[in-house]
Amino acid sequence: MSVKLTHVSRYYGAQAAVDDISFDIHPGEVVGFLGPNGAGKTTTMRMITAYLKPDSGKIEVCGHDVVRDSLAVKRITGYLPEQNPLYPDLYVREYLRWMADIHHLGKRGRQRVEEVIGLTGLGKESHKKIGMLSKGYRQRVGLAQALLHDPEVLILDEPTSGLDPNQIVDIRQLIRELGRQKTVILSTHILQEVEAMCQRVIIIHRGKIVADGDIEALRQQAIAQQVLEVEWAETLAEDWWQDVPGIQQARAHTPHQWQLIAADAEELKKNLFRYALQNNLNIISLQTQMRSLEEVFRQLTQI
Ligand SMILES: Nc1ncnc2c1ncn2[C@@H]1O[C@H](COP(=O)(O)OP(=O)(O)OP(=O)(O)O)[C@@H](O)[C@H]1O
Repeated sequence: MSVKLTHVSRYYGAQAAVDDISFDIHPGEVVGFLGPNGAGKTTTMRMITAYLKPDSGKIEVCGHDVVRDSLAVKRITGYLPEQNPLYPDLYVREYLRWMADIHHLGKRGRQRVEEVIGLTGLGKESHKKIGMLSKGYRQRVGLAQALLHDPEVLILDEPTSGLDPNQIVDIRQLIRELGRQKTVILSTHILQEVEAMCQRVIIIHRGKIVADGDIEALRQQAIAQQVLEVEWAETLAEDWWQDVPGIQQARAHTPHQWQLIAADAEELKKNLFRYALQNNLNIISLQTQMRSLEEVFRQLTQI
């Protein structure tokens, strides 16, 4: 197992930023850690990279405990933090050589710096000061430093945030390539980001894991459920839908307009008309929609 979390929690005061989460990530997986703002993504990533201690539970990275063996964990993980702490007055090469020294790369350091400059497409900008670079190139410098010591596991916190669409395409491509050799966990609050780069998604909401699985399986699950939008002439009670067979979930847009989720929309339509007749109610409109992955994500992470 590359990364293993077992019942991990982390509190800030009374607030549980991460609340009893467990998951295993296998070598070579590229996993999207998806959740809205404040879900607990950064807190989790900082604990995996041994920069923050869990209050309870256990985290292992390639078999090393992040609390007892934090140095070993730092040696085998590369971390791109959300706020990439770069030094604007240093030249790109100078900064990377300095980081190589911190990683004790010794004589190998200079050659490795040139390798990561090539790998991250920094060649043309490598003679500049970091402060002169565009945000996209600064992000590449961050990635280059995360890769310097050739880590087995890469932890990337919102790697494309603030980049323009062209830069996003380039960085995504780079991460996909890195994912061929390394275990990658990347956080984002954008579903498309996960779809573009990952095979698996872990969705976190208010510190808890609300979904974990293969993207394709989640998509199939989304398609298997159908959504009906029904509008009634009358105002209905909050729990009216519990008397109608086949409704898995219901949500009121207004007391007249409801969104219903069912496995079999055609069967549910018949049941709805029967319910309307028996209760002397009138359906104004009824529409069926396929559920998208986006809707599944929104439903799982609604406040
Ligand atoms: N140092 C801190 N002190 C107090 N509360 C914190 C601290 N760091 C994070 N939190 C709180 O913990 C919760 C989880 O924050 P975290 O940064 O892990 O979320 P996130 O999913 O990374 O969010 P975002 O996508 O906005 O970066 C939030 O409610 C946040 O306000």
